[in-house]
Amino acid sequence: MVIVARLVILAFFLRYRLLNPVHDAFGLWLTSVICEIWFAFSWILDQFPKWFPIDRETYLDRLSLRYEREGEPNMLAPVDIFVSTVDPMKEPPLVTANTVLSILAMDYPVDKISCYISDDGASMCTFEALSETAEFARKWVPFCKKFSIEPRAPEMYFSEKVDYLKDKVQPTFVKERRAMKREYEEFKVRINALVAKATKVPLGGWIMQDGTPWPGNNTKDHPGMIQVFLGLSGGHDVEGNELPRLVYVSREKRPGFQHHKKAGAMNALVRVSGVLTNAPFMLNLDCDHYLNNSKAVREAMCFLMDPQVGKKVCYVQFPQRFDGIDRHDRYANRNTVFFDINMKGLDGIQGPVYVGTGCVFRRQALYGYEPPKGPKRPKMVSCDCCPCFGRRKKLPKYSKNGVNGGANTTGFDDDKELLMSQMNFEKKFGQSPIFVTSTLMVEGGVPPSSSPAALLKEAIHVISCGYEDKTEWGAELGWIYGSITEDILTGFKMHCRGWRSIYCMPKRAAFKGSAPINLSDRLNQVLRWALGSVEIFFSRHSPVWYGYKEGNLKWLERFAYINTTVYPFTSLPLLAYCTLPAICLLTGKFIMPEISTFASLFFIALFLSIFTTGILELRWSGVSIEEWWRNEQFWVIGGVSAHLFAVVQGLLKILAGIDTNFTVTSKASDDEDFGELYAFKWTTLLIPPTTILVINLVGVVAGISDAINNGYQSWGPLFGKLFFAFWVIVHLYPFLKGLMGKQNRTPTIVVIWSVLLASIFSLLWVRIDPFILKTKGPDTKQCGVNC
Ligand SMILES: O=c1ccn([C@@H]2O[C@H](COP(=O)(O)OP(=O)(O)O[C@H]3O[C@H](CO)[C@@H](O)[C@H](O)[C@H]3O)[C@@H](O)[C@H]2O)c(=O)[nH]1
Ligand SMILES: [Mn+2]
Repeated sequence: MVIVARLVILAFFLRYRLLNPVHDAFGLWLTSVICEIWFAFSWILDQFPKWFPIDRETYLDRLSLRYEREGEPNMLAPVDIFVSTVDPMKEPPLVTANTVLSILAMDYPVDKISCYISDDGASMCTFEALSETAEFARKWVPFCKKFSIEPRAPEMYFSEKVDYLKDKVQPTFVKERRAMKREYEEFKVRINALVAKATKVPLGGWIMQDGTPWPGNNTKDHPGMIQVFLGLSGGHDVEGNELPRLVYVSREKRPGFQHHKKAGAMNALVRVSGVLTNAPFMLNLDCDHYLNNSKAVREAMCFLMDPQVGKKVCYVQFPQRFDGIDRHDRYANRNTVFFDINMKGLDGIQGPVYVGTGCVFRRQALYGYEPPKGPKRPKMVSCDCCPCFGRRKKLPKYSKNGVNGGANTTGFDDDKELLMSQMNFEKKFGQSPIFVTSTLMVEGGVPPSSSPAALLKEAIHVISCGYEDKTEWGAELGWIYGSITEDILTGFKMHCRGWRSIYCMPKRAAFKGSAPINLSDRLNQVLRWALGSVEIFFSRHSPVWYGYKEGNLKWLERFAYINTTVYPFTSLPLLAYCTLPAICLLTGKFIMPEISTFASLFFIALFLSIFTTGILELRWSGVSIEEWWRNEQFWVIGGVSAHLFAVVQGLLKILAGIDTNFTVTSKASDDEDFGELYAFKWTTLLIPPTTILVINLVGVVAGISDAINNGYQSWGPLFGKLFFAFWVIVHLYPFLKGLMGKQNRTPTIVVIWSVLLASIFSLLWVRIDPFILKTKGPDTKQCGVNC
C-alpha cells in the first residue's frame, strides 16, 4: 500500500514539476525535471520486484531422514564443486588452499563430492600449492570431522577469537588443536615459500619436481592440463578414511582463440566434470569464497532434492558474505541492501539472480533444457483468473531434443533415429561421444564400462581450445558468453526457459569471501560490474527485448533484470543532478519556482512516502539504517564515477569494437589490518566525483558570501540551494575520506585536475552570469528600496 501511495504521490509531484517551469532558468529546470523522471522510472524498476519478499527455512534433519536411512545406502545426490582462480599474485594460493580445504572437509558423504580447480593462469605455483594442500588435507579433514569445528578453512578457524573450549567435551581436543595449529603454520610456511619462489621466473621457464618442464610456461599458449589428487585412487586420510576427489584443471590456451574469461573456464569444468564424475549438481565458488558452514550443500539439497518443487529449481543461490571489511563498511562492500532486500524480493517472484559464486546448480538446467512440465496445479483463487494479468497460454515447446529433465531419457525407436539424434547432440554439445552420453545420464555417474585412463584422455579433449567451435556452448549452454558479468546472463537464460531459482540464507553464513576494501579497487570492481551490465543491455540477450516468445519469464522478474542492466545509465542524470546545486549557488538561480504552501505539500508527501517505504523495507529485511545509508552514499559515488565510465566504455565497445577486459580483484591474503583500506591507487575514476565535490564546496562558499553581502532577506532562497548542495556533499563524504587516505594527504594529481576542472566550470558560470553584479548594477530594476 505504501508503494502504491508513493507511486501516486510521485505522479502528482512530477505533474507539478512539469506544469511549473522556471522562466528565468529554463535550462536548469528542464534538466532537473528530466533527471527526476528518470529517477522515478528507475525507482519503479527497483521497487516493484520487492513486492513479495520471502524468508525460507530448511530442515536438515528431515533431509537426512529421507535420504540417509540407517542400513541403506546413502541417497544424497553427488555434487561437483568448481573453484576458479586465475592469477596467483592477486589471488594468493593460500586463499585458494583455504577454500579447497573447507570444501574437502565439508559435511557430506565423501564419495559424493569432487572438487575441481580451474587455473586460468596455468601457474605452476598454483599447481604445487594444490599438491601441498592435498597432502595437508589428509590431516585437516579428519580433525575437522572429529571435533565438528566451524569454519573448516584453517586460516579463519585459527584466527577466530572465541573460546574454543566451550561445548567441546573430548579431552584430547586441546592437545590435538595445538598440534594441528602447528601443522598449519608449517603448511603456511611451505605455501609462502612456493609463492616467494614464483616471483622470479627462471630463465628456461619452470621445471617440475620430476625434472620435466612445466607445460604452462607460456600462459597464453599451452596445452590443457589435468591432475587428479586424492579420491579413490589417490589414497586416504591419516585415519584411513576416503577423501573427496580433488582435480586440477588448466584448460588449453592458444593465441587466436577467444577464451571467454571466467565463463569459458567454468564451461571447461562443466565438461571435465561431466566426463570424470558427472554429478547431477554443481557448486560454483570463487577462489576466495570458502565454506563457512560445513552443511551448506545439505541446505541446498533441501530444495534441489525436494520431491515436489525440486525438479523445477535450476539453482540455489546463497548470499555473498564477507570477512575483513572495516567496521563501518565505508564503501558498502557488504551490499546488504542487495543481498537482504532485493534478492529476498526476487525469491518471491521467480527466484534470485545468480551472482557468480556460492550457487548450487542443477546440471540439466545448465545444459539448456527446460524444466519438466509437471501436472498442472488446480487453479485456485489467484491472479491466474484475472483476464488481464493471467498468464498467457504457453506455446508448445520444441521437444525434439528428447530429454526434458527426467521421464524420457532414452526412448529412441530405431537406430536411424538414434543416429540422427546423436548428430544433433554433437552439434549442440561438441564432438565428444563420452561427454554427450554423460549429458543423457540425468541421475549422474559415468558409464560403468569406461576405464579411468580413457576418461582422462577424453577430459583433456573436452578442454581443448577448438572444442566449443560450432557448438552451443556459451550461447545456449553452460555459462553464457558476451558479458564480463557472465553470472547475470547465465541466470537470466534459465529464468527465460521457465526455471525458478531459490534463495537460501542459513543462520550461519554458508560461504564467505573477501572484498576489495580500498577505494580504487572497489571502484574498479563496480566499474566491471556496470560495464558487464551495459554489455548485456546492448546484446541480443538484453532483458528489454529477449525472451518474450516463450513467455516463461515473469514480468516482475523481467523488471528486475532490466534494472540490473540499465542502472549504469542512471549515472548520466545523477551527474547532472549533482552539478545542479553548484550551478544554482553560483548563478543564484534555482531549479524550482518559488513554491506556494499548497505545492509544498507535494514535497512533504513525497518525502514522507520515501521515508515510509525505506523504514518498512528496513524493518522486514533486518538491514540496519547505517548499512542502508552507506548503500545510498555508494550509489552516488559509484554512479558519478564507475557507472559513468562503464556507459562510455560500453558505448565504445558497441561503436568501435574495443574489447573489455576482466580486471581481477586482488584478494588480501592476511593480517594486514586494513592497511588496504587506506592504500591509495591513482585511477581516472576519481576525477568526476572529486570535481563534483570541489564545485559544490565552491558553490557553498560563494553562496554564503553572496548572502552575507546581500543581507538578511537573501538567506531564505539560499536555504534550499544549500540543502541541495549538502545533499551532494554528504553522499560523497566516504569518497572524500578515501581520497584523504590515512595521512590526510591527497595525491597532487587529483587535486590539480579537480581544481582545474572546478575553476574552469566556476569561471565559466561567473562570466556568463556574474552574481556579484546583481547587487550594484545600475540597470537592475529591483534595487531601489533595499540597495
Ligand atoms: O579470466 C578469468 C577471470 C576471472 N576468473 C575468476 O573469476 C572469479 C571472480 O573474479 P573477482 O575478481 O573475484 O571478481 P568479483 O568482482 O569479486 O566477483 C563477482 O563478480 C564476477 C562478475 O564480474 C563474478 O564472476 C564473481 O563470481 C563474483 O563473485 C575469480 O575466482 C577469478 O579467479 C577466471 O577464472 N578467469
Ligand atoms: Mn571476488
